[in-house]
Amino acid sequence: MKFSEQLWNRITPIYDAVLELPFIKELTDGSLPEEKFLFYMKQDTLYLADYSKALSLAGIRADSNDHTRAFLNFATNAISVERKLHGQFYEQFDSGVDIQKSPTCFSYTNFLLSTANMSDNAVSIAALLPCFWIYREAGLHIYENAVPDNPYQEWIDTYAGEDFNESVEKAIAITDEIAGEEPESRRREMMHAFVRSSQLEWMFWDSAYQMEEWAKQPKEAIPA
Ligand SMILES: Cc1ncc(CO)c(N)n1
Ligand SMILES: Cc1ncsc1CCO
Repeated sequence: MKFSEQLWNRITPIYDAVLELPFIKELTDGSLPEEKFLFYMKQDTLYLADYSKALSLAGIRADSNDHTRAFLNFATNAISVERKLHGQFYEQFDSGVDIQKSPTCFSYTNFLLSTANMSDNAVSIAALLPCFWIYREAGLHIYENAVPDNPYQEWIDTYAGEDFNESVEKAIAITDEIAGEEPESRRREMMHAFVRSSQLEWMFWDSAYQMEEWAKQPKEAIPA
């Protein structure tokens, strides 16, 4: 069995739980409140900025030209998606980004950036993979079940589209290629990183639905 198949098998329960999230169900049937979607979009803008840096680092640290080109390409694509998709929704909802990372967004981006900086590059690539893979699977699932005239169709089409699919296939193929060159202990680390990011994907949507805030603290304890 391919290493990528082992990865996906391991997170099947997390993926199934993603499809049960109210955020995903209401995105699919179009009933998701705008304020929750907007909260998600703003957090995702902050997320994608760091995500593209983590992708770039994985590209710089890769040991073949082909992998470097692929990951730098993913990095610029992520910025393009952010510009195109998010810009449009902010205009539509008449708002901008004026907020801090939520606790979950903070956890996820810090995990990706610290892994990209401090872990073996194979582990970093495994940590980056759920962002591609879960979005493609969730995107296709939503696309197939979405109501007509869904207000979030643009978002759905992006992740269910062929351009995105090509990137996902490439990222999976690279992961299999490098996993094949690694010892078993490293593959275990890759698996752990993949599972952790998958959990954080679930949490990201859940936290958007909850419009998650930082725990209340005494005012004087919060830096200005
Ligand atoms: C949180 C998150 N994960 C993955 C993607 C897609 O790569 C995204 N836009 N946001
Ligand atoms: C992973 C990812 N997410 C949004 S764009 C992108 C890279 C696609 O090339």
